[in-house]
Amino acid sequence: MVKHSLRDVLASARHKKRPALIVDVKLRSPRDGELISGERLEPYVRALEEADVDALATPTDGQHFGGSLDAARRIRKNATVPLMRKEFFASVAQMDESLDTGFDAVQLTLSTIPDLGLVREMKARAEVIGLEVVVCVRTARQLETAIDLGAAMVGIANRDITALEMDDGTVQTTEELVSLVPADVYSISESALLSAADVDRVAAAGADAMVIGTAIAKSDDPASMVRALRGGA
Ligand SMILES: O=C(O)c1ccccc1NCC(=O)[C@H](O)[C@H](O)COP(=O)(O)O
Repeated sequence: MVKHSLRDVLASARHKKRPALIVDVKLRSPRDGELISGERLEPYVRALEEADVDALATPTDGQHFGGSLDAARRIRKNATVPLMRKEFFASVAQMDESLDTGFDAVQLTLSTIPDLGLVREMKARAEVIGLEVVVCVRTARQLETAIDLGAAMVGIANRDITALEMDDGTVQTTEELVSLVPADVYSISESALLSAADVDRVAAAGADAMVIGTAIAKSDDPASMVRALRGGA
């Protein structure tokens, strides 16, 4: 299998001084209900690819986000760009499961994995088997922890995942934290980006990438939105 590197995508975006666009293929959201129906999944992913999306992510949690490993395999089959798994990870074995499913990267979210020993073990296992790791943070303190863990890529969560995204997050969180990210670590602004103005704000703040799910899934023309957001930043 060809390995697609999310880190390479972020390095290239930094070089071009334009944040990479990672689309979160999120089948449902706790806030908005169904976003992508089962029959729309393949055409949706193909449209994103044709619009030159930089990378994809998908939550495999079924209970709140409507995801599954089966849906992830269908996404993998229809996409050549790097694919990152989001999940309420609870075991090291899920790293191997992620690789076997076809993921290139996993996101370890400090708010949902309070046991730092477990985060360390997951990160170590992921790296041994060739998965890339994004450590996702919500506060300056968590960012320090991510740096101590040796994270090469950090996600900055604009919304609180422990509130299942029911909070009114804004890109202000990214604006506050991104300048604290060391120069040799890549930063990704995640969630609550709704408009070109939000994209401009995270670009101006200096983020290397952004994750957008809901706004693109709800758009009448997701491919045009991807092109506009990539070109507009
Ligand atoms: O962040 C996580 O660790 C996570 C774990 C399990 C399910 C979902 C998770 N995150 C959700 C998201 O990251 C957002 O859906 C994504 O950033 C897109 O946000 P939005 O553009 O606001 O739909």
